Amino acid sequence: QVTNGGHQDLPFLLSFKSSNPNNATALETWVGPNPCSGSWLGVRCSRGRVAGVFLDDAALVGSVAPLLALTQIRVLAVRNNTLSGPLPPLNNSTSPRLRHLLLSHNNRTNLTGSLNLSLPSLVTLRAEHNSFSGGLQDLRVPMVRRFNVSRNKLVGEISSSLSRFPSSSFGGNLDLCGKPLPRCVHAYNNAVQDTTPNATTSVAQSPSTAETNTRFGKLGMAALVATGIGNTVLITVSLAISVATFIYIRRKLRSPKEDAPKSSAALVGFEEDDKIRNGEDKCQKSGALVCFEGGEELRLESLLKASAEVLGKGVSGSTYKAVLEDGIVAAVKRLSALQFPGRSKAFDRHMRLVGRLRHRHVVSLRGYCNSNGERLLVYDYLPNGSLQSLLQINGGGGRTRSLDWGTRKSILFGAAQGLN
Ligand SMILES: Nc1ncnc2c1ncn2[C@@H]1O[C@H](COP(=O)(O)OP(=O)(O)OP(=O)(O)O)[C@@H](O)[C@H]1O
Repeated sequence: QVTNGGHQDLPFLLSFKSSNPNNATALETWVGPNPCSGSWLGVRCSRGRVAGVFLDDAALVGSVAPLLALTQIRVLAVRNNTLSGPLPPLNNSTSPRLRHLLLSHNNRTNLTGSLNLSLPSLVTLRAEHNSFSGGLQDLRVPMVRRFNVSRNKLVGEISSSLSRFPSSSFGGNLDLCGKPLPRCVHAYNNAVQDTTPNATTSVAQSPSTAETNTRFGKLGMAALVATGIGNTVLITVSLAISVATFIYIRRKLRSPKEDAPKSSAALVGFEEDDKIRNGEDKCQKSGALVCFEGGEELRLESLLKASAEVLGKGVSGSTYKAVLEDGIVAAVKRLSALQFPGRSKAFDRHMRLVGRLRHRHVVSLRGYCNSNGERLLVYDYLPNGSLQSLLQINGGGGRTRSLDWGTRKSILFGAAQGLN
């Protein structure tokens, strides 16, 4: 693809590089006429054209738009940077091969504008923690399987094609509504607005209303009062019967197994149980890996094939950062067989409880594997390092020294504020 006029993708990559005035370290290798030479960090090519740009956590600034002008791109992963500006409208003619678009957590500067994507073959859209605005009506991604637009400034009704995703894919927006979030109220308001004038008109237009009122004699009033009392009694009795039936059915349905881990189950109140159960059911079918909400696409084979780097080691096992083929990054904890011998069912039971736990301050368990003595827990990967590494600085020679109390206090205070 290097023609007399140069490589076709070069202008877009250089334009992106030039929008990073401080020359982010990640882009230092972006030199020379051929981005497919193998030396450009984060750039992957197929048949001489740029097919992937993998620049998560690369301290990038500037606009993402030039990267979306790469016509043969399949994967764009630019999470956890400080990119800004709007996304250009994307469709089959601008981006015919785009399958995975990972833009989440550019939240210090924010990606903005509307999500105007009409991409029939897009499989992954991760756009959470940005400032995308407007409605979702221009988002047409029928094949998308991994989807998250939470914590943006989106408004309006969620289309039926997207309502199959859990509420966590949409939460934290300005004003989104409709399944799986609470119902939109505008339909009701409109109905009220529509009907109120009619109702008023119909009363005003009825010439016989006043006449009818005067016709009510004492007998009529007594009959009205009696009907009112009768209705009240009837409603009260029906309510009492309904409540009693509900309590009875609930007691009947509750199995002893569900009663046992009551304290843990109480923790699960963050999400509607039904949705989570549905998610689990979907996940059960994915082979040896049991997955939970948000981990539906995880496959043991692709996890085992993923490139892995050790993050650290604890008492119960080691944790790895795994980068899957499609650019998805996960933290995988491999439990030591010594620490967790036997008792497979108890382990499964425990994992199912932890897997239902969803809270913005708790890292989500997306899936686990418990077969052939191998126990793997798959979590979201959190890119910002540990609190310990924030509180310590490298003193050279591999030694670290603690920061002074003032700096520690401001870091801890910042972290605590983040928890509010
Ligand atoms: N989801 C994650 N994302 C990013 N880093 C993680 C994640 N989970 C763990 N780590 C990092 O991996 C390292 C080891 O984590 P791990 O959970 O194994 O430690 P631990 O809590 O001491 O383990 P244990 O409970 O077995 O004693 C830590 O430095 C931690 O910062």
